[in-house]
Amino acid sequence: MAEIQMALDSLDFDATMALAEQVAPYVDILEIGTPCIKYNGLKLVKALKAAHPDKKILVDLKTMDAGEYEATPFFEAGGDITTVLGASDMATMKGVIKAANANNAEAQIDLIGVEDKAAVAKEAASNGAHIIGVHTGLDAQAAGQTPFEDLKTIAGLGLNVKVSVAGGINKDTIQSTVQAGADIVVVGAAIYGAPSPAESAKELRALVDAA
Ligand SMILES: O=C([C@H](O)CO)[C@H](O)[C@H](O)COP(=O)(O)O
Repeated sequence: MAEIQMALDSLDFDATMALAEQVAPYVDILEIGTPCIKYNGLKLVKALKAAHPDKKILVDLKTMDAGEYEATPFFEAGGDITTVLGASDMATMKGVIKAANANNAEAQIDLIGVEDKAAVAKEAASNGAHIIGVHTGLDAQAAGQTPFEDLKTIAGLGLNVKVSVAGGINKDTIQSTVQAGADIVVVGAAIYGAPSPAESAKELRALVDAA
């Protein structure tokens, strides 16, 4: 069964906590988005984990250097997954993987902006990465890009890792994304931009469970 990850991309601490409360019944993973974690830091990780101990917390650090050093405090604060850029040195990715393993947690390699995504995914997987993230970022989405071709490539490799997909996924694309091999579907704007985020999350849950 695929997991749903809700991307919390507001900068506001209280709004983030309130949105998490609304969507939590319908999602598996609460993601603290990159702008949000830079703005709010460890305090938000601790608060979100305390409020939702039954949910996985993904901290979207997009680490680029000093992997073990940067990721460790976020795992210790309650993060279950942190992200590290596939564009970083393999030593950086290995550092995050090491920190994750030391904390019974997971490291996600984010392929955003990576030229040879298959090569990085294969090398990261062989070095113990837990999750490979296919990701069309907000700026690339604004330029018309989607993650679906990259998903085919990465899912087709048959690596022994979970595949996560992010980039404008909504109710029209979530089922085909799961059917194409996503283990984790990330949804941000389609939930937080909806008139009722809870209703949107509920609808997406039903679509994923029926896929
Ligand atoms: O990771 C994200 C982005 O890079 C900002 O941190 C988004 O949370 C991710 O793309 C999911 O959001 P949507 O694309 O709006 O579904």
